[in-house]
Amino acid sequence: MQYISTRGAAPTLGFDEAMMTGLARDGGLYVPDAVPVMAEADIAALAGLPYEEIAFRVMRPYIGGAFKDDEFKGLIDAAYAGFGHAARAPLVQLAPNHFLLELFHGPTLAFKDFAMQLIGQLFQASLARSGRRVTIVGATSGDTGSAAIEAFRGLAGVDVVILYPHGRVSDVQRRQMSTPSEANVHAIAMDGDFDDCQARVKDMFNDFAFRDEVGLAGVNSINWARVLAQVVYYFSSAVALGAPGRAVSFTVPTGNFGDIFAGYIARQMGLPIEKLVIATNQNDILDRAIRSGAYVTDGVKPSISPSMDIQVSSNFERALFDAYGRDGAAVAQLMAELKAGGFHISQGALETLRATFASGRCSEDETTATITRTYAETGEILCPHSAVGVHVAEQHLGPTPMITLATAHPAKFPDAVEAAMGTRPALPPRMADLFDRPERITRAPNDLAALQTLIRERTGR
Ligand SMILES: Cc1ncc(COP(=O)(O)O)c(C=O)c1O
Ligand SMILES: N[C@@H](CCOP(=O)(O)O)C(=O)O
Repeated sequence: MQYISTRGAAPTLGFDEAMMTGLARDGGLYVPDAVPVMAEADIAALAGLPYEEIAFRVMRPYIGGAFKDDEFKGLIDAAYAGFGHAARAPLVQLAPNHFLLELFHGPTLAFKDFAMQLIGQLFQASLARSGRRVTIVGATSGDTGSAAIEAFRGLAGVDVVILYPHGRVSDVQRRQMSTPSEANVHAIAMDGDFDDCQARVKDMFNDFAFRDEVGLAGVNSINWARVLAQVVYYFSSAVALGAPGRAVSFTVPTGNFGDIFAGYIARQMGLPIEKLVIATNQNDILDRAIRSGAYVTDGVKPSISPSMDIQVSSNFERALFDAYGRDGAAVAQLMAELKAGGFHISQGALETLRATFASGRCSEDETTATITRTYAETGEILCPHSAVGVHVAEQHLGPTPMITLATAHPAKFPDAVEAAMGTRPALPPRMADLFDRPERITRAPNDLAALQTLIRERTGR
């Protein structure tokens, strides 16, 4: 399998190189040149298997010769060994036809751990082989950063620098990034919002001299390996509810479009997914785009689901690439228009997107009310992002079973949960001392040159 850029003008790469490269050199995102389709019998055979075995079977066709089968299996086992639930991604029933996929049993209590724990293993194996040293620079609205720092802390050959928007992540998220003491991890509180952080990371990738000088690598969902690892839980959950004999739909709390794009890949691979419902908070650019065709940014509004406070949704580019018939030049043109504020999706591309994706938006009050009501009716405590998903899913329930992704543990967002329920959810015992640990944070302006200087200083490169 080879990987091509969504902008059509970067070198084609194998899995290992695409993973280590992150953003393509033409500014695009890597995608497989062709998505492998799984036979119905092979999907049916996943039923009842351990999560790790499902992961191996689903991801194996994508990695080519990058890892031998036994090595790959070992890395998958190591990635999920630290999860706090034997099923890794358990399903809970909320209503007769509505299920919640709990993705928050990993070490940092968010769905990011599914991909980041695996990428940590894959990077380590790949770097040990090549003897290379890399500098991972990532942007976060809270969860990617903590998951990346947890996965890479103390690893040889890797420095990790995470930019997060100052004052716009929860205290738990910030402390997960700022309290690890290993010298190779660096949390940077940047002025601006998440879109600014993500834009500066992309600027660094597009500065080839800097990129090569520090050995830049990325673990945001610009990295194909991130998306790939997230495809697995679409299979594990759908099969648990009767796929391939029975179709399911998913509702996905969405910001950067990486998680729902993994669902799109699962659908392309043959998993019978009827609809993928994009659930946004008040930063509703994706909902507006699916409804009207206009993808126009209007500034990030801070919300009680801060990890989804995103307007420039990176992976939407991957969906547009397919919707425009894999025309890289057309995508490059749209992305140039986005820099100036937005673009209109062509009617043909919009219809293609709507054949797979539906969408909905959840206001701040609806988020709070959903946490309150879901707890009263089911006993399930939702984080505010998962509540956005549940609210939107409820507008799309029908005869097909709906699976809503619960993307974070409620204890990561205790203020929002307390406002809805009157009680603060407790952190798991292994994190009980999080608020006693000393923090290490660097403040930085939203300025490319200043950030690059800081990164050189911190990594000694
Ligand atoms: C808790 C939580 N929910 C949902 C999302 C949105 O996921 P995505 O950016 O993949 O759309 C994020 C951030 O990515 C998150 O951290
Ligand atoms: N919500 C994310 C934003 C970054 O998304 P990514 O999936 O592209 O890494 C976060 O928590 O940081």
